[in-house]
Amino acid sequence: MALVNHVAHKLDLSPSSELSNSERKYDESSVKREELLKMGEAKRKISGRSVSLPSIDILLDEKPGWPFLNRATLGTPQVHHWHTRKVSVVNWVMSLPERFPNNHQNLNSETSFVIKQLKGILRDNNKWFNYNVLKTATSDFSQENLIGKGGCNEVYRGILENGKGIAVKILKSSSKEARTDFVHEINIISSLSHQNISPLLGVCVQDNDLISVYNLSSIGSLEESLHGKQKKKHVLSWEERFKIAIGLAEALDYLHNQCSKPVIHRDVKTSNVLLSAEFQPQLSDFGLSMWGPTTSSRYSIEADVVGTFGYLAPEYFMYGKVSDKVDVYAFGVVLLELVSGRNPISPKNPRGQESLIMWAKPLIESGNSKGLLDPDVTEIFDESQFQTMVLAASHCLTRSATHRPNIRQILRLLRDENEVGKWIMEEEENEDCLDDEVYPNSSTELYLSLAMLEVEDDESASISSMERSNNSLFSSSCSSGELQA
Ligand SMILES: Nc1ncnc2c1ncn2[C@@H]1O[C@H](COP(=O)(O)OP(=O)(O)OP(=O)(O)O)[C@@H](O)[C@H]1O
Repeated sequence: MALVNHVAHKLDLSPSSELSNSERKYDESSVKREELLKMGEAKRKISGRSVSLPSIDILLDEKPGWPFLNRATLGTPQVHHWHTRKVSVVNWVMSLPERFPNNHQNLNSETSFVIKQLKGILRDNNKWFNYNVLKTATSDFSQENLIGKGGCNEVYRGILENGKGIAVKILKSSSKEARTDFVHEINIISSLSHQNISPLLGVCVQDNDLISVYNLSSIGSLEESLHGKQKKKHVLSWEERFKIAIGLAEALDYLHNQCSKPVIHRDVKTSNVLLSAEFQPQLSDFGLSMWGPTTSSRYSIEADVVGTFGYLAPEYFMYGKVSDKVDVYAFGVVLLELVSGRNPISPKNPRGQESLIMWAKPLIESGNSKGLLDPDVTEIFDESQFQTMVLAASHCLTRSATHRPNIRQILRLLRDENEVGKWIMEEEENEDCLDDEVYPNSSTELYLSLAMLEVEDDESASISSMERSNNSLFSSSCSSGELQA
């Protein structure tokens, strides 16, 4: 069943008679959406990783979106090992990226256009891979070397003849939109250079498949280390967790504040954080990233909401408002995952605790943040670092984007720089602040219900408990309740 219809059947979005005016305004848009869904007017639009409603004729601020979740499915890869010392100079030269792509046969005109665009982007770089080199490196793209699947791509592990490990990401039978997104991703990633960002090694186009090549992360993603197979081999120590938090914050600070053109990643999550052998994090997957606003406006409004449930900032999920603060919010969720070892959405948890945020909030508010600690962290650890990380997480998860700190402030907080304590006190003392973002209670319900629909497919979870839940996400220093009163 199409996701949108599935959702329409599951959710009760009828307006409540007790709603305030502002709540009613937003709730009416939900009703409008339900009507659209029921009338079958809502079409599914698949663009890369997003499923969203098309732009419909409602006020910009009320534009809802339908994020589409993707799940990595991990194989048990085996690598074809090369004996590096036996590589001839000719073979070694062959394994280097090409300066220009081959004369490709059988390419449709759209793919030829993509090559032209890529040549423009990578004109000064030696970043074209020969397809045969990638084929050999991945043992003919064997299933054993399939290490991950994204929304519409597959990731293979490979070893070049010079012994270098690579991750080969293939975007198959691409739509026009996916091709545009690919070029956009290459444009952004090739402009970046930071130790905590996975660098692009090169690209290749073969039979209309669009391929990008990256360094192979020896440990895999942070998601695997926290929640997956990798955890059985090595439980992340507190020190490693803290190092990962700082490294990821540095990557985001680079994107938001140090690039000549700011970049918003829009898909910060543990499966997009790769780990080196020394547990240095590298942010990856810029498939949803976009250039940040360069004008004085603080945010832009996007018709398509893309990203992953469990990490979506409320202003983005509800109204499509995108700013660097959406990455800060997602980073807060990653911090909670690092602290607790829990998944952002866990359908098997008791009712009301399925969302990591909803589980964590009462613990933090009651001063029992120690209860957040992952029971797998058994060594003696730095308690002040722990408290700092919890504090940083709760600030990142401030519901109002206006009052949510930027990543530079969060980084300073994590590094324990004094001025941040002062800033936090000022924020807390600021009783008169006005929140420009209010959310109906039903927004939380809608969000979690949609999130649960995705996990339901995988884990046969029921959303009934979420439909009954009235809990809300972290509130801002000026809660919507205060504003509406
Ligand atoms: N450079 C890499 N080294 C090692 N493993 C990688 C690398 N890049 C990706 N992977 C693995 O492949 C998986 C899929 O990656 P990909 O970026 O395509 O999708 P994703 O982030 O999991 O999902 P989505 O496309 O929905 O964002 C990752 O979760 C990771 O496990």
